[in-house]
Amino acid sequence: MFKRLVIQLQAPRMRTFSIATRTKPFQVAIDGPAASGKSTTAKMVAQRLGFDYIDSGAFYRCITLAALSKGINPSDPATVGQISEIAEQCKIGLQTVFAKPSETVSSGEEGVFQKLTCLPTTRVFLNSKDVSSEIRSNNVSQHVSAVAAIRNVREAVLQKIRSIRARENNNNNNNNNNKQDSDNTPNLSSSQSQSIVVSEGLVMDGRDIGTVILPHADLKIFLVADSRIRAERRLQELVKNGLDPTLNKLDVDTVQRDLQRRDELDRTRKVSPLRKADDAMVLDTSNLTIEGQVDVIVQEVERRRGDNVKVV
Ligand SMILES: Nc1ncnc2c1ncn2[C@@H]1O[C@H](COP(=O)(O)OP(=O)(O)O)[C@@H](O)[C@H]1O
Ligand SMILES: Nc1ccn([C@@H]2O[C@H](COP(=O)(O)OP(=O)(O)O)[C@@H](O)[C@H]2O)c(=O)n1
Repeated sequence: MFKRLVIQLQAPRMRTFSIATRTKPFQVAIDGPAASGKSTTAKMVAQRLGFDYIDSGAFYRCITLAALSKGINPSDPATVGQISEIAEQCKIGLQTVFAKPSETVSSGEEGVFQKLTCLPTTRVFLNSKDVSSEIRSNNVSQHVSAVAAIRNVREAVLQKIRSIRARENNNNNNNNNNKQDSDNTPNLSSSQSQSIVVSEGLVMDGRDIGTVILPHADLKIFLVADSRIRAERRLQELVKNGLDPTLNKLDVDTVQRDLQRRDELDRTRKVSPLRKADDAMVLDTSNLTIEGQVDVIVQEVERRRGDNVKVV
């Protein structure tokens, strides 16, 4: 009788999985409009499965931040050349620090327990500086779609992502435990605790992952959510990160308009527009919990990987 060989790993983030015969890492592409939950979901899926994670939007945000810090107005078409040059020259590094998948802690009141999910965090480095918070500012969000519509910028980002992938493959081939996404990303010991020698897969999120960056991804997800709900979630996130909505004249209506304007620019641009890949699964997160949407994707990965595992 054949039986699937199951390995129990010690690391808490990886409970059980089957040995896959595939040599190519399993690729998950997550695309969708702004604030539909892509990066939160992608990071958690990567954490649950022990995959690498690349946030492609962070590259466009870094280039936008670099342009704005030089006093360049990305919405002025005359600045396309300057921005393209910045995109080619700047160094961008990502580092995702995975947390324990979940833990149960006492909420303080005796006998009352609360399940806390620790979210992985991605640190983003622009020319060696940690810009993780700055790139999420409303000012960067206002201009990022104009930057992302520039052909040369997209080409430069593609090259940067390719070199990260090449370095990761090299690291894996060398059995190097340090996950280092870019030359200028410092080594953080916390990342080592989550490393497995050879990564089994990759999760990437953005707008053109399933259509352009990973057209042969093993699983493509198109995340959507009602635009009002997306705006409420995004505003809540900005407030959590220290933004004062009154001072910044931001309310749900304004955030919703900004998200819709950005989606429209992303959908209608000539180069790599936001579009659902023909073979993508649509997942509406409006009425889901974060854990719920992560579960759906993890189960789908496991189902599809199940078809490719070696049965011994
Ligand atoms: N199902 C959900 N329920 C509640 N909040 C969610 C859900 N999915 C995502 N969020 C929150 O919505 C915000 C936007 O999600 P994010 O992952 O940044 O979206 P995107 O990467 O698509 O812009 C984040 O604060 C995230 O925690
Ligand atoms: N693969 C990608 C990822 C992001 N982008 C651009 O970068 C912007 C910011 O992406 P993001 O994923 O950080 O944005 P949010 O959805 O988190 O608000 C998007 O609005 C797009 O203009 C892109 O064009 N292609």
